[in-house]
Amino acid sequence: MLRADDLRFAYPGQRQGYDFSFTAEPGEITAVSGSSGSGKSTLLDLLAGFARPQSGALTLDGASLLPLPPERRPVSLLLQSDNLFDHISAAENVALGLPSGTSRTERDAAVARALAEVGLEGVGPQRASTLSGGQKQRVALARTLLRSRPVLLLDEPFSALDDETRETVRALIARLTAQQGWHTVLVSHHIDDIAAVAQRHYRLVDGRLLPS
Ligand SMILES: Nc1ncnc2c1ncn2[C@@H]1O[C@H](COP(=O)(O)OP(=O)(O)OP(=O)(O)O)[C@@H](O)[C@H]1O
Repeated sequence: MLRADDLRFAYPGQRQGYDFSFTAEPGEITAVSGSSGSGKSTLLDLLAGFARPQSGALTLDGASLLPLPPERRPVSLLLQSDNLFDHISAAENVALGLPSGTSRTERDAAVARALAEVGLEGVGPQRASTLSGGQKQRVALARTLLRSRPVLLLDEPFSALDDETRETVRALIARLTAQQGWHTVLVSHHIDDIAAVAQRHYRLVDGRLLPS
């Protein structure tokens, strides 16, 4: 279980800071909604280690994540867009999820498997800049699969997608979360997306997470 207990944070000069407490179970999507400026991205920054809380606890299966710098946290982050390096191929982007010592044969097989898992067989050689928005999100998810980190943070991951693609990517995230046992935290202000995929929903109001 991913768990935050009174994780407190305030930007310099900010009058009312944040005090976050929540739990996220493995294999489930935990959604956080809130109005613009309510602090959703700040919450993700704290979970990913880009921001340091002033006090409180953040644990995964009982082990504290707070001492870990961002690159050592068991966390992957998927943003609304710009998740890929545009000048290299889809396959090369996916391969970035593998440890650096991986042999070429192993790498090619793992990348092909991951691309097949997200429904993008054959797309590997294409330059990332030529892919559609939905394909880019799926390539980023294929890379996440190879990184196999238990916490997946999603910051408005569907916002740049049309309705049909949105449903495809939503369903894919739901399936992979259940299959991989990820603790997926979905930040969104689209109630439709939350209703479609989330098992748990918190509203971020006045710096706190309220179960919904
Ligand atoms: N580095 C910073 N320094 C000071 N204040 C900041 C900083 N980053 C964000 N803020 C402020 O903190 C508040 C929360 O910002 P945050 O980006 O977390 O909100 P959000 O809910 O993600 O908003 P949106 O839905 O518009 O992306 C806002 O008032 C914002 O102006």
